[in-house]
Amino acid sequence: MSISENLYKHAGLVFPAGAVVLALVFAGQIDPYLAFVATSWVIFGLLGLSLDVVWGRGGLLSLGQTAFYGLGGYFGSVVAINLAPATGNSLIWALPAGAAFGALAAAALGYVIFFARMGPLQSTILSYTFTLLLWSVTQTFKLDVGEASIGGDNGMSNIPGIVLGFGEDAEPLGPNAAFAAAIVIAALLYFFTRWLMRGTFGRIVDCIRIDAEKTELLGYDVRKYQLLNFAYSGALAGLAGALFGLWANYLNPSIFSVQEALLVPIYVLVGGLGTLSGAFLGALAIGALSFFLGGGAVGGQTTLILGGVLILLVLFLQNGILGGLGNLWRKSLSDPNEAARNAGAVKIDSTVLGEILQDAAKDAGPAKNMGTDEAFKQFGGVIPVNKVTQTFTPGKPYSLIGPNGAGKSSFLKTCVGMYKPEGGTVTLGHDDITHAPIFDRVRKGMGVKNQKPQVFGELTVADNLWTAAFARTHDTDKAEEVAAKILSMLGLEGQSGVQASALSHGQQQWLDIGMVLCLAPRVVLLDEPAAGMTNEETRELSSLVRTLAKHTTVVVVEHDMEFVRTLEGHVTVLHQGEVFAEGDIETLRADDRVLDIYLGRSEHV
Ligand SMILES: Nc1ncnc2c1ncn2[C@@H]1O[C@H](COP(=O)(O)OP(=O)(O)OP(=O)(O)O)[C@@H](O)[C@H]1O
Repeated sequence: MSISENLYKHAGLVFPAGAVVLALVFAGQIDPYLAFVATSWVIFGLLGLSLDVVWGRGGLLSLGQTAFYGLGGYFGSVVAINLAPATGNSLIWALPAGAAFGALAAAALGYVIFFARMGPLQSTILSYTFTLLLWSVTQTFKLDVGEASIGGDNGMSNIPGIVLGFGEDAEPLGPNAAFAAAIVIAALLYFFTRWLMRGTFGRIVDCIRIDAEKTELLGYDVRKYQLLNFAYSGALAGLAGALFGLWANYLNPSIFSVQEALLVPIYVLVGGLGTLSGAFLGALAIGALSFFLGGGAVGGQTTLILGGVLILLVLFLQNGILGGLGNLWRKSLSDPNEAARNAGAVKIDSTVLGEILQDAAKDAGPAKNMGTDEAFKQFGGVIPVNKVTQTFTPGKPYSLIGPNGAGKSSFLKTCVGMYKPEGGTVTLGHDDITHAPIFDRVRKGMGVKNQKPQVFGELTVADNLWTAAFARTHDTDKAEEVAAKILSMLGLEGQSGVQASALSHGQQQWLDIGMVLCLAPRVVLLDEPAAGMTNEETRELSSLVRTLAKHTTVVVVEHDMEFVRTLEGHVTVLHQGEVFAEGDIETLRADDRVLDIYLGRSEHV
């Protein structure tokens, strides 16, 4: 790896570290008033970071960050007013209290958003409403807590300054020292957040943003991760709010205002969505522009400047400053996706496949049966699954066929948990999974491949497989081992560092199948797996399915009759949501009743 490539890989560490050192040097030199104002830019950067965690990484545009910020500010300040006199130091009270309250508020709001499975727009609107609600309530909310007095629209004053020392003589820091302290606090939080987001937690959060359904189909409890990430972002915002309270010595309801709420996404967009450090750059850029061009007022961002910045952003810098620079830099580096062009058709290494299936049986136990008893699903007047009773066992593949709209996919989705049945039961092994969430079914041994390839396009091939393997093993090294084996089974070792989106459609299908195998599933459900595959790939797939069926239970929904014939398994014909006929494909093909439903005739039906 060249120096430039190495530097690019660690840019999020090296440049921010350099910027922190530089800022600390400046902090000692600059005019105290500028230091005082610049401290607020650092705090706004921290608030921007909290949004980038949940939006840039988690995929949810939250307009509730200022709500957590304000709540953290108020709560942290109340705690600091009452407890700081005992220690002198104000930070040790205000910051943890603000963070805890921010996290709690975000967890409460997140619970409603994620557990009600709200869509992105609904979630954004709800978070905005939450902020507005607080803005309105705090106008009249008055409460005395010990020495602290929350005074409605008069705000709350006598908040202690940023006091670093301890004891009775401890004094609030001067503007330059307070600026330096804010830089150190922000730097610590930035580097911790970066570490968190580059680790397993961040990987799963990224996967959820890219494809939440697929992430759950790997066995991850998506809502739990979304909630944790949101609560973490709330903690960051709450801590920033508490620091703001100490910096300003005063808080009022304007902290929850519409303008504040909309500024945060602008910081993130200007700096570069998803870059983490961009939030600080955005806050600095907007803050400095407003300060130097807008008359030097604290927080005096004029509408004109913001409007200008936004127009520039839309026209020239859609990825923000850091995103744009990153794209330019990447162009000068060797293309990591080059190897995708050299990849031929996937050819399964059957020896490695055999080993994988044996290992899976050792790790995950014997194959399981899957069954439905009178499963029933209805959409208004349409009944796509009408009291279907089926048992699937290992040994040979099961195929579900039937004309368009027969209910094949609906039946599969009912088994997977994507559709909740109104009647009947679904069992996996000895477990009744009728009402189990999807991730739980996967953990119990279900492996699902949907019709379209579902891979995490932004992640490399190796990382896609690792993420799937980690869902089962919960062990970094073991996951690497499993992923490497699947990679070699697929013959994609040369493409391990390639982004999955750069692979051809067929290769993505195989990668998806590889991810399912990483789960060591005891029951495999495949929805039209041969769709979009070449003849050669379809033959390869047929052989894989037959081998798989010797070790696990396999159910395939398929349109392609020729493919079904090559599977040499049991075939169920569905028609209007009901089991219409069963048997082997040759007998069914010769059955006039089956021909009639395919041809839309009623002669023998
Ligand atoms: N989410 C849904 N909401 C409303 N109706 C649905 C839903 N899913 C499926 N249906 C209806 O159920 C019926 C069966 O659809 P389904 O996709 O299960 O059939 P299929 O046999 O898989 O068809 P195809 O081969 O065309 O994919 C159709 O009439 C479809 O419109």
